[in-house]
Formats: sequence, structure tokens, C-alpha cells
Amino acid sequence: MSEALTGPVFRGRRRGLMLVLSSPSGAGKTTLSKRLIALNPDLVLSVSATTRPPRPGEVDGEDYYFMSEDAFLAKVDEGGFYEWAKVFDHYYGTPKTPVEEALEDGRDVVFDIDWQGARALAEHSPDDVVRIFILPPSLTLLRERLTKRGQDTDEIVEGRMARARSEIAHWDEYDYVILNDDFSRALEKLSEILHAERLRRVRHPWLEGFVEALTGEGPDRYDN
Ligand SMILES: Nc1nc2c(ncn2[C@@H]2O[C@H](COP(=O)(O)OP(=O)(O)O)[C@@H](O)[C@H]2O)c(=O)[nH]1
Ligand SMILES: Nc1ncnc2c1ncn2[C@@H]1O[C@H](COP(=O)(O)OP(=O)(O)O)[C@@H](O)[C@H]1O
Repeated sequence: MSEALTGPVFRGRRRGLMLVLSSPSGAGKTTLSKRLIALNPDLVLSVSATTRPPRPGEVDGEDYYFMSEDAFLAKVDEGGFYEWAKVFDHYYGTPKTPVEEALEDGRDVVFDIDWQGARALAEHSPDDVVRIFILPPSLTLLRERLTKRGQDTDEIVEGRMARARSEIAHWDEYDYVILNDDFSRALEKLSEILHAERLRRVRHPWLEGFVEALTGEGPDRYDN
């Protein structure tokens, strides 16, 4: 299901963050992650590859890398994905290179992936992954959002609704849960999580040297 991941990522004196958003389809994770990135342009969105056809308005290379099944499976064989999974009868995967480059460059990365992808990333990089699950206020509103989004046929909307309960069943594998009722409030909570997670001690390995200097056990002065 998933490819081998690299170990913990150190970014100079700051340790990278992998912010993973999952939800049942239509709960708002794409809109929330795009707005979070608009507010924090230093964040990088991991653009997934998929074999599903593009929806109206979706741009290749921005929303997804749209691929044939043959091309996708060839990339799987090459070990080109961080993780990949089958969702709604289509393949979805996280291309490895752009994510590794962003993390090595010291940038935090946002992932819009399902519970299988979230689990794979968390298993391989437990200290770096922050998992956030987005819940809709009700299944009635979820269906309304999917219908209003106006990008899927009735049949596809039904398929997404049929899968909603099984996606929601994984809610307790996540570090945070946000109820996306009022959009601004949900975005505010997401920003608060990002900012607090960036402050965690483990993400600042430079602190060890700083504290040694502070307590007289290291060099006189430690420049962060
Ligand atoms: N594991 C995994 N899941 C993905 C990836 N990209 C997208 N998904 C998930 O696939 C599901 C379907 O995505 P999509 O067809 O765009 O519908 P959406 O849920 O309305 O955004 C969602 O749960 C996405 O989070 C990926 O690279 N890996
Ligand atoms: N809090 C909200 N209130 C009302 N509509 C919302 C809210 N959040 C998202 N939406 C709308 O719901 C639809 C589905 O959101 P989207 O981000 O595409 O969901 P997902 O990526 O989880 O499938 C979009 O049309 C979006 O504008």
C-alpha cells in the first residue's frame, strides 16, 4: 500500500511538519487547505496523482496530476509514491520527490489524503505528522455540499455519500478533529493548530544547544 518513507526530517534547526487533512468527501478539506495556504504562503500543498477524471475547473498539476492507470501503476513500480491507495475505484498517490524536496528545503507540507494515506504517513514519520480530521455538521449538509459543489453526477455523489460513514469511522486515529460548520471558525481552528504545532519542542532541535549555552554547559553564546 505504501512505499518506504524517509526518516525524520530535520530542517537545519527546525524540524519539518506534515499536516494531514482527511474527511468524508464534501466536508471541506480541499477548501480549508487552500485557504490555509493562501494565509500561509510558506506552506506547500502536496499535489497528488490520480487516475480519476478531472472535474470541471480542475487543473492538471494544480489540483491533481491526472494519469492513466498504466502510468500510475508504472510509477508505483518505480517507487515514485510516498504512499498510494485506491479510493472510490480510482488510484490516488502522493508523489515522493516534491514532498521530499519541500521538507529538505525546510518547508511544511499540507496533505489532502484519505485515512489510508494518513495512516501510512503517520506510521513512517510519527514525530512529523499532524493529523486533522474534518467533520461535516450532518450527513444531510454533507450531501447538500456535494450537490452544490456541482462537479459530480448524482451517481458519483451517491457513491461519495455511501463511503462517508466508513471514512468517518477513522476519526479517532487523528490528533485533532474540526467540525466544519461555520467556515471561518473552522479555518481559524486550523490556523491555531498549525501555529501551535510549529512551536512544539521536538520541532526545534536547536533548543538543546541553546539550553546548554544558557546553563553554562556549552559555548557562551548560541545564535539561533
Ligand atoms: N491515500 C491517498 N488519498 C488521497 C490522495 N489524494 C486524494 N486522496 C483522497 O481521495 C479521496 C477522493 O478525493 P477526490 O476524488 O478529490 O474527492 P474529494 O474528497 O471530494 O476531494 C479523498 O478522501 C482524498 O483525500 C493521495 O495521494 N493518497
Ligand atoms: N463551512 C462550510 N459551509 C458551507 N459550505 C462549505 C463549507 N466548507 C466547504 N463548503 C463547500 O462545500 C463544498 C465541498 O467542499 P470541498 O472543500 O470541495 O470538500 P472536500 O475536499 O472535503 O471534498 C464546496 O463547494 C465548498 O465550497
